[in-house]
Amino acid sequence: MSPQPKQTARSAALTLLNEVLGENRLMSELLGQGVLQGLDPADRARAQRLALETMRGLERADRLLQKHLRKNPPLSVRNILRLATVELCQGGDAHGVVNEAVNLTAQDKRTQPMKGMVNAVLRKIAATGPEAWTHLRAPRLPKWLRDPLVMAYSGDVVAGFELAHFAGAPLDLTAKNDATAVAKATGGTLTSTGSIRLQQAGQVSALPGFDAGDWWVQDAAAALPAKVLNAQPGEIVLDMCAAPGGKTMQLAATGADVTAIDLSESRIARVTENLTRTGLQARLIAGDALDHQGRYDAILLDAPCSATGTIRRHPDLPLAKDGSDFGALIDLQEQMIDHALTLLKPGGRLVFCTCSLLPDEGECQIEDALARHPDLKADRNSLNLPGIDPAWITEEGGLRLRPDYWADQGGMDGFYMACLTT
Ligand SMILES: C[S@@+](CC[C@H](N)C(=O)[O-])C[C@H]1O[C@@H](n2cnc3c(N)ncnc32)[C@H](O)[C@@H]1O
Repeated sequence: MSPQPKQTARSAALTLLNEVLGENRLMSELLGQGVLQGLDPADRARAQRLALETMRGLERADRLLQKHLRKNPPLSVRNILRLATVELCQGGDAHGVVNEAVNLTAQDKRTQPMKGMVNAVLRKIAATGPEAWTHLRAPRLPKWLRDPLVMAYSGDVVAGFELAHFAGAPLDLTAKNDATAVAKATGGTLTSTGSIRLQQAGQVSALPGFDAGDWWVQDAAAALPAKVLNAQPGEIVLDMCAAPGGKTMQLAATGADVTAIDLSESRIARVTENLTRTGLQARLIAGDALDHQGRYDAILLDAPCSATGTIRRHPDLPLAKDGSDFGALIDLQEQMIDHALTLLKPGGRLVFCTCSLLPDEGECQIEDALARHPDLKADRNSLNLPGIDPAWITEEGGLRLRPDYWADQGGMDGFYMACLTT
């Protein structure tokens, strides 16, 4: 048997692309299964970056490539060409990029005969691609997702989402105590909502204050639901879908008595790690939130959802998914809201939130919950927080956040949240 070629950042990026685009796998699953384990940390980060950039620029790469291809090559060769095209158009060294693309093509007996074609096409891309790239539109979302979003927001707004998706995301941190001190230590800036934003992050665990647990990574939009819940010291609080624990840590940092549940045992282990690093405390339960019993002053329900608000950081999502599992998630969200309401003490409050852009997982869930439970109210005052533009507050009394907001500062995740009171 001939020896396996050594894994490189580019070959690993190609594996990620083949799995996402060929097998509809999500990057998070692949990384969780240790697909990049054979690489050193720097190459692992590079492989991820190359794969993510290629997925962000996929439509542009295909447009450039189609001019030079007489027929469509098999997916793995198409992905080699896409990976190299994006790298070339983003300033990669032409010699190195083309050579490695040719080597990757030659490594598989089935694609080996196409190495001459790969070489010829990429030389043309190297010559004209970088200039042409800058004139192409921001890649569009696939039709299954674009159509409902255009219906909900308009074509112009969705074009703004697509620009934000293409731009990617900065790194946002939430401070355990003192956001100003964390901003100073890490060289970040404070957002108007109190998160710390770093435009160029590098290795997260190497940033000042990581080992001391002074902060955790959390998008500025994702930091708002816990602020809306506004847990108080000593209050009995439930985090119903907790892992990996960003919001659990926010709740625990208030001095509330926090119970955190998640269905996934492996994901609960990540909550444990995060609490240990930050020196915060919560009671952790691995189990189904729908079976949980108890009485709480306040509940945070960060429900499982389509995650369509996180495409800036997860460009694989629209490529791997087709929306067929969203209906089941919407049903589960409704069941979870109704169950959460049974766990509230009289006068208690429930914050429902999803990192979704789809109104079915946000505005509509709250409208329906208010119709099912006539005593329930949406508490608009809870949304009166620093940095919240009143225009973001919706008719039914929730907060709609979109990736095109803060466009000049690096955007924010798409999110929806509302605080219900009994
Ligand atoms: C949006 S994520 C939560 C993110 C988390 N709140 C944070 O801020 O880090 C949704 C979570 O719901 C969990 N989940 C899904 N179904 C569940 C159920 N029936 N009971 C409890 N957790 C569930 C998933 O495992 C996933 O970790």
